[in-house]
Amino acid sequence: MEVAVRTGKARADLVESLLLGQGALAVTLSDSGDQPLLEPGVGETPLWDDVVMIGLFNGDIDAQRVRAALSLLVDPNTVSVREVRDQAWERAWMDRFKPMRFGERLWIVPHGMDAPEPDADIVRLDPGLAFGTGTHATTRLCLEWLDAADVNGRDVLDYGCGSGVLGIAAAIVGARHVRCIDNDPQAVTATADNAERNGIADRLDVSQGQTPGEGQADIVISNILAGILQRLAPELAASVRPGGALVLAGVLDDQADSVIAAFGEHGIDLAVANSVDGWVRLEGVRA
Ligand SMILES: C[S@@+](CC[C@H](N)C(=O)[O-])C[C@H]1O[C@@H](n2cnc3c(N)ncnc32)[C@H](O)[C@@H]1O
Repeated sequence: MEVAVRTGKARADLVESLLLGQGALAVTLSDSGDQPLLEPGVGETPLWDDVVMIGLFNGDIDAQRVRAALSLLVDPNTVSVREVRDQAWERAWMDRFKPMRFGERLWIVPHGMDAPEPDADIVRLDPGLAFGTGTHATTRLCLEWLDAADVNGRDVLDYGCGSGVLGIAAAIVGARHVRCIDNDPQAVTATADNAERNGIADRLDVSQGQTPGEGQADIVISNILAGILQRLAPELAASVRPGGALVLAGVLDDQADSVIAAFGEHGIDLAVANSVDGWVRLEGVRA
């Protein structure tokens, strides 16, 4: 049985505890489709005010009892209960996660699935804990750039690597060496695992960090949020070798001008090169 509760973000923890207390085997939080808000003082981190908490229970629960318990916390009209078919959940994502193509030749293909074309550039990736399976518009914008660009023999920095998808793709399309950095330890582990599984670990270094650090690359690619990119503009711009390329994503249409202005002050004239679902890709060359 699935019990879904639409509630405010502030109540999410309480609802989660209550669902677990009632015997939920798992609780998931997802956005309920309202508009992201900007949290004052935390840059441009989008937060959703309304969320949906979903508790999954064994089929034999007493739904009335769970509803009654929830009514202490939330309006009973926001609670819905439905039966869900039993299935092999750990395999279920595979039905939805199909090979995806980016540009001409670059593909993301889950492990165990056949290569879509004999001469495709294939990144093998499964959904995991870190961001970056190719399904998000911002990742797509970067992967399409990597497919079209001349990456052969270049040094690449993937800043905010998540699953490592961009850095691994860069290695697969011919980068000489890739440096991946993320501030989330889970992303560092995921990137190392994914690099190993794609057979390119000898050309990719991954580390945990809050800034790009020392060193320069021919190509710097970074898919983070606009506020963070702006804040890191001096360090990110400095990490691009003169004549090298900077590619940024994670920026919404109406944020592009301020990101462009921030990097302009550090010697890189960025321009909007493409957009998908309101997200833009910014590209520029360091003078
Ligand atoms: C939107 S995800 C992008 C993941 C992947 N590169 C992609 O394109 O799908 C952004 C990543 O940046 C990381 N991140 C956010 N702020 C960061 C910072 N200040 N320094 C390093 N990494 C950061 C997050 O942990 C997350 O993994």
